[in-house]
Amino acid sequence: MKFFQVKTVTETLEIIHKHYGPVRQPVTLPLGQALGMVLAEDIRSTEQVPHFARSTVDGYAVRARDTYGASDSLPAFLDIQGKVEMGKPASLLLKEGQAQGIPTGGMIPEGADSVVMIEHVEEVGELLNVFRQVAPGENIIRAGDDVMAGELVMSAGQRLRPQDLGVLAAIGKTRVTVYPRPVVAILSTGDEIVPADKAQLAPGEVRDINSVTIGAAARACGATVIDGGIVKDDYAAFLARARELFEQADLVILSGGSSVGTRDYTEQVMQALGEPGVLVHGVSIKPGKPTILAKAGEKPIMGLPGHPASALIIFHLFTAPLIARLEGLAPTELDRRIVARIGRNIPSAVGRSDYVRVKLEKRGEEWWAHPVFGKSGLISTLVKSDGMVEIAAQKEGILEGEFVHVHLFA
Ligand SMILES: Nc1nc2c(c(=O)[nH]1)N[C@H]1C(S)=C(S)[C@@H](COP(=O)(O)OP(=O)(O)OC[C@H]3O[C@@H](n4cnc5c(N)ncnc54)[C@H](O)[C@@H]3O)O[C@H]1N2
Ligand code: MOO
Repeated sequence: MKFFQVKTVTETLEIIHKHYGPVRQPVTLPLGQALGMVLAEDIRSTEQVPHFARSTVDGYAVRARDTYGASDSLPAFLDIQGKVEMGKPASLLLKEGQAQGIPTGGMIPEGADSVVMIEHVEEVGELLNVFRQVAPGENIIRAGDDVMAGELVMSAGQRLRPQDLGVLAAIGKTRVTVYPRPVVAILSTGDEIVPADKAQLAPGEVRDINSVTIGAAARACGATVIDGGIVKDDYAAFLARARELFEQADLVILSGGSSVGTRDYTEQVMQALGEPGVLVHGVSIKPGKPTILAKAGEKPIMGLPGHPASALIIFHLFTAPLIARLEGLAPTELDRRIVARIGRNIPSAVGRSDYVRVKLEKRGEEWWAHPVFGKSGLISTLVKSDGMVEIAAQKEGILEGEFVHVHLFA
C-alpha cells in the first residue's frame, strides 16, 4: 500500500520549508497595522539613532579629564556655564574647566565627553564642586549607538514584534512592505460528521470538532479563516466543494478521510486539484500517521487525520509552520519550545517519532512534564495538556527524569 511510503518528521518539515512560500503579493501598510506580519523587504537605516549624543542622567556635562581624582574630600572645581534645554541644540562649546547643566536626554554640548550625576556635585553660586570622577563616555549615549546610518535593521522574512515597530519608528520608516495574512479554508469530511449545533445526535453521528479546533488554531496563527462546512464521503461532492474553497483560499485544509479506507477520498481530491499534487502521504509519527501534503500550482492543500487530537497535533507540528511560510516567514526554527524533565518512563517504537501530550508542573526552578495518555480520538486529552514532547524516532523511549523539549501549544 503506497500509504506506507511514509516520511520522517524532519523530511516533512524540510518539504514544508522548501516547497511552500507566500502565494500573494506583498502590501505596504502603516506601522500601526503591521504587528505580527512578516516583512517582504530588507530595511536599512538612512539615519543614525540617536542622531545626536545625549545624556542618560540629570547632571552636568563635563570633560572627564577635569574630574580625574575628584573625591568627597578633594572635589574638582568647575565653572557652571548655564544649562542645556531639552529638545534644543546645545550651542555652547565646552572648554577646559567648564560644566554645563544637562537634563536626561539633553544634547551633549560640543567639547564635553561625559556627564556627572546631580547626586555627585554641589552648586556653590557659579562654581560646581564635583565629588566623583567620571570616565569618557560615562552617562552618554553617542550618536548612532542605537542604530548606525546604513545599518541593516531588519531583513525580509522576519516577523514584526512591538520592539521591531519601535526601531522602525525611530528611523522614520512609518510604512512597511509585508506579506498579507493568509486565508485558510477548512473542510470537514465524513458521512457521520454533523454541525456542532445539532442538538440531538442520531446513532452514529459525531459533532464536528475539527473545523472548530483547526479554525481557531489557524486564527491564532494570524490567518483569516473560511469555514467550509462539512461534506459527505462522496467523491464528486467533495471535489466540487474543495475546488470552490481552493479558489478562495491560500491554503485548504481537509479533515478526515486521509487514511486508506474505501471511503477515504482525500488524497484523490487533492491530486485532482492540480499539479504537482501530493508531496507527502503518511508520516512516521504517532499520532497523525495519515497526514497528507499537496500542492496545486503554488497553493498548498493539507489533509489532516480525522481523529481530533491527531488533527490538532499535526496542525501544531506541520500546518503552523506551513502557514508561517505562507506569511513569508524565513524557514528557521519556527516552534516555541521549553526544556523540562519527564515525569515517568515512556516506551516508544524505534523508527517512529512519538508525540506525547504533557501537562507541565513547576518544581522549584525546574519544569516537569507529565504525560497525558489517551487515544488520539479523544479531544479532552489536549484540553488537559500544555504541550507535547517528541520521542525521537531512534529512541526506545524516555526515562523518568530525562530532559526533553516540550513544544508548547499556542
Ligand atoms: N487500517 C488502518 N486504519 C487506520 C489507520 C491505519 O494506519 N490503518 N490509521 C488510523 C489513524 S492513526 C487515524 S488518525 C485515522 C485517520 O483516518 P481518517 O483521516 O481517514 O479519518 P476518518 O476515518 O474520517 O475519521 C477518523 C475518526 O475521527 C472522527 N472524525 C473525523 N472528522 C471529525 C471531525 N471533524 N470532528 C470530530 N471527529 C471527527 C471520525 O468520526 C472517526 O471516528 O485512521 C485510522 N485508521
Ligand atoms: O493518527 Mo492516528 O492519529 O494515530 O489516531
